[in-house]
Amino acid sequence: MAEIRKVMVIGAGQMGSGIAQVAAEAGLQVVLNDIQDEFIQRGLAVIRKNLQRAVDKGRMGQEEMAAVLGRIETSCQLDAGSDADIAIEAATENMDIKLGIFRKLDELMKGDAILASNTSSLPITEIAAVTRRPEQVIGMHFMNPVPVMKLVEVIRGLATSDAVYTAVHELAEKMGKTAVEVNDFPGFVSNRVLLPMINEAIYCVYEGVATPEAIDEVMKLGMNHPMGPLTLADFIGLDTCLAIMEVLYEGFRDSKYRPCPLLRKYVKAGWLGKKSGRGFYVYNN
Ligand SMILES: NC(=O)c1ccc[n+]([C@@H]2O[C@H](COP(=O)([O-])OP(=O)(O)OC[C@H]3O[C@@H](n4cnc5c(N)ncnc54)[C@H](O)[C@@H]3O)[C@@H](O)[C@H]2O)c1
Repeated sequence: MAEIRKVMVIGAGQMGSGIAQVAAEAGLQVVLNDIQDEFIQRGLAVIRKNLQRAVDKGRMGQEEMAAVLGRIETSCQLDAGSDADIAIEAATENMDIKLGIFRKLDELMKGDAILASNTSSLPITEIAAVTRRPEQVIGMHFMNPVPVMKLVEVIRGLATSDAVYTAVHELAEKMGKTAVEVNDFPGFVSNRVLLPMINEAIYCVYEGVATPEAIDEVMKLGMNHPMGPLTLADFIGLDTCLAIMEVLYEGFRDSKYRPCPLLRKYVKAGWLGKKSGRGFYVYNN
């Protein structure tokens, strides 16, 4: 496969802006896309802030910061990146939105371009099936915050070719990450292991086994976790946690993945964690 030099990132939110930043820092040309310029500008502001922090700490020169920013082009039109070697989609976690984007990318992008999704839980094989190039579709699951977290889960869809897997593995390493190969099953590895633990911690609150503070303390001090599961759930967003548990429950039809009723109740109440100011803990955002 030809070397990847140009990347189109679709979605300039939390994840997309981070992906655009690390790609540009790795020397790649980037086209950052979103549906409105306002969202792109918000993503760019986060990138500028992160880079400025690196400059202030002496980890990056001012000139290098300008060069990194200079490699990021922006557009609300997907065809601005039609000559890119890979598209990394990081739009809202909604199957209809993603299928629409992949259909368009398949039309617009050059024939040998790779189409990757940063989805946390949606099936790569199903996304690949709406394109005429399923062997060039792959999952590239970055962790949040992208500039900090080392892991990229690289998810092979049923049809993903070895050459495409290798190219994406190498790209992740070039972006300073460690790539881990995973097959396409609900929740991949990260969320299949993490979310049932979080859900079980919520059951412990629900059944009155212990308070959220006590549960987090047990997991931090006893298991050496840097953050307790309920604090982590609040950071991820309880709506996102519920959505991923639903994907696991639907995907495996195994009762061990049933979402805790208390999780459903909190989401219905609008207690979504840190972003809404209240979850298992109260935040003054
Ligand atoms: N937040 C996390 O911790 C995390 C971690 C790993 C993976 N992910 C995945 O990354 C993806 C993005 O999540 P996020 O947290 O950055 O969400 P976000 O809400 O911060 O950003 C999503 C962006 O996508 C844009 N968007 C929506 N439809 C679009 C379209 N048709 N074309 C272009 N842009 C569009 C939105 O305007 C928004 O700016 C999701 O698939 C999510 O599951 C999230």
